[in-house]
Amino acid sequence: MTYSFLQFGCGNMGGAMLTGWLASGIAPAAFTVVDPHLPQAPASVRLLRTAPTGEAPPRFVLLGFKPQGLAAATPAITPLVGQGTIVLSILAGVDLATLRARFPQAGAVVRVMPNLAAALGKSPIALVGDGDAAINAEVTQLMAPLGTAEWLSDEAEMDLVTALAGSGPAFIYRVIDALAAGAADLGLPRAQADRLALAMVDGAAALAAASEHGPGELARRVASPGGTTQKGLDVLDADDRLASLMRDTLRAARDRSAEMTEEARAAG
Ligand SMILES: NC(=O)C1=CN([C@@H]2O[C@H](COP(=O)(O)OP(=O)(O)OC[C@H]3O[C@@H](n4cnc5c(N)ncnc54)[C@H](OP(=O)(O)O)[C@@H]3O)[C@@H](O)[C@H]2O)C=CC1
Ligand SMILES: O=C(O)[C@@H]1CCC=N1
Repeated sequence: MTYSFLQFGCGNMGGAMLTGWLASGIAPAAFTVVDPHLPQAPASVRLLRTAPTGEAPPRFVLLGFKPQGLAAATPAITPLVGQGTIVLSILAGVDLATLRARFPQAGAVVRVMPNLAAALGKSPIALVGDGDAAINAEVTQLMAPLGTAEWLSDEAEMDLVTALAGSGPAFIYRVIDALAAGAADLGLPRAQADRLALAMVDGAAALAAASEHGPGELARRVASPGGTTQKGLDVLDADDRLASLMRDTLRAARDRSAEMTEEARAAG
């Protein structure tokens, strides 16, 4: 498949998506990246420091900068958005109404919430947009190399989905770090604890993804009655400890996304 694709911002997240697309075999020449300071783009990807002028609107424009940059970026992007352009936004908290007000001429605007595993084709990709079924199918196909597309039935879910699917890797990295730190506190050399914790999480996630059983049943299979695992699970489960920690974590991230929606609206 070939694409005419213009990407504004190629930092952590935009860079991960570009890596995922290129790894899937899409021709680098399909992409133009606009980023003021990116040291270099992948081979054969056109890199510009400012938006091109006098060019026909592409099929896709991806907004990949920080949400707070939208107002300043809009004037340069507007001439590059035509009726046949699908605007894809990974800007956390910026809702469809704000995007539509900025780019009224766009064929469709679609919010995309990936995470950094897009580089490996292993990201959940939450989607919500105002296009028709054909446009949604085209976007689903575009996202396929990055992971698993998941269309939301209601944009209101996006704040929570951002917390779970977008921010989620950071929470899991904290868990990996805490497991290793705990083992180090209890006596293992830290480097060895780091290796073991990471290998364990890698294998556990791969197994859960491949298994016909859910995580509850898998945990039960690890825990021999009267054995070591059950003693540990009892600590995690006491007073709803782990569940309430996760709920509070997601709530805080979700609420920040909702605040960012208001901030983006207020920016005009
Ligand atoms: N990081 C993540 O895991 C995720 C991030 N997101 C979303 O992705 C977006 C980007 O986040 P992230 O990649 O972490 O941020 P980064 O700061 O790593 O990347 C943003 C890039 O955009 C560049 N940039 C700034 N303004 C413009 C502009 N007007 N035109 C073109 N490029 C511009 C920045 O350059 P400079 O640094 O020089 O300003 C930078 O290189 C955010 O909106 C965030 O909400 C969504 C899901 C996950
Ligand atoms: O932290 C953030 O705001 C962005 C959105 C999801 C992941 N990173």
